[in-house]
Amino acid sequence: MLLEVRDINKSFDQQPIIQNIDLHVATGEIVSLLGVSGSGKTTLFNIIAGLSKPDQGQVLLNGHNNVLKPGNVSYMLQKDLLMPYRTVLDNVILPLLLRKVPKKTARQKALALFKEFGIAGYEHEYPQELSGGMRQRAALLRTYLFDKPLTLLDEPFSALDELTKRTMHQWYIDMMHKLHLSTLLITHDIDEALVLSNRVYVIAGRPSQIVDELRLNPTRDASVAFELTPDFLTYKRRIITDLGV
Ligand SMILES: Nc1ncnc2c1ncn2[C@@H]1O[C@H](COP(=O)(O)OP(=O)(O)OP(=O)(O)O)[C@@H](O)[C@H]1O
Repeated sequence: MLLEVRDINKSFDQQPIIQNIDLHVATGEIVSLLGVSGSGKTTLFNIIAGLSKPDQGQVLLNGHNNVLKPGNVSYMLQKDLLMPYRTVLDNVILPLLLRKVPKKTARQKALALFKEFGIAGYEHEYPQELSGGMRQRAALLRTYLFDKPLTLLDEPFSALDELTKRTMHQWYIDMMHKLHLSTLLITHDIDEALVLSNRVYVIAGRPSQIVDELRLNPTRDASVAFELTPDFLTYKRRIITDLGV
């Protein structure tokens, strides 16, 4: 198993935030963790990324303990955090520079991927000159260049308008297949979780626990927009009931 999260508990100021969290991600899967704002998703994200210590429980990456071991997953935070004073190219090569790859080699490696990520022609622009969708693509390219077996995404598309978001979803699914990515996605967007995922964990309650796990039909007809099918509505109704919203 690529990622196994076992019985994670975390409190802040003696206030339990997440409790008995168990989840897993297999190689090649895209799995969503879905919950309302404040349910502890980012808290769990930081623990999985090795940035924060749980009070209890284990995080295993390919069977190895990852508690307080940052640098073993590729991750992208809610905000794209592109630096305004660096060009897009110089933003995306940061993970390579952190690994001490020489700048010229890093630039060559990144340049070869701009087309694939749909941002060819924007290499020497500054982030503020890009649309929201383009910025996210650049941020995802930077995340990809961390080159780790698991990608963690914290609400990567939440700032985008509906139409751009739809395009980005389809694009991300295609990229997942092309680049053989494995992804854990954190989101509060039910439609997004359903459209993108192989499985969805629903997190709810106080403290938050996993209250449901949905396995979405892997053989669904790709020529029909999933969000327009009766199956989609059935899943959505189930999640709304789980969340009590
Ligand atoms: N360092 C901290 N110290 C104290 N409380 C914290 C800390 N980090 C998070 N919390 C609290 O833990 C709870 C969960 O926060 P978290 O950011 O993990 O939720 P979330 O589901 O990611 O929310 P959002 O979708 O709004 O980002 C919140 O009540 C938050 O105030």
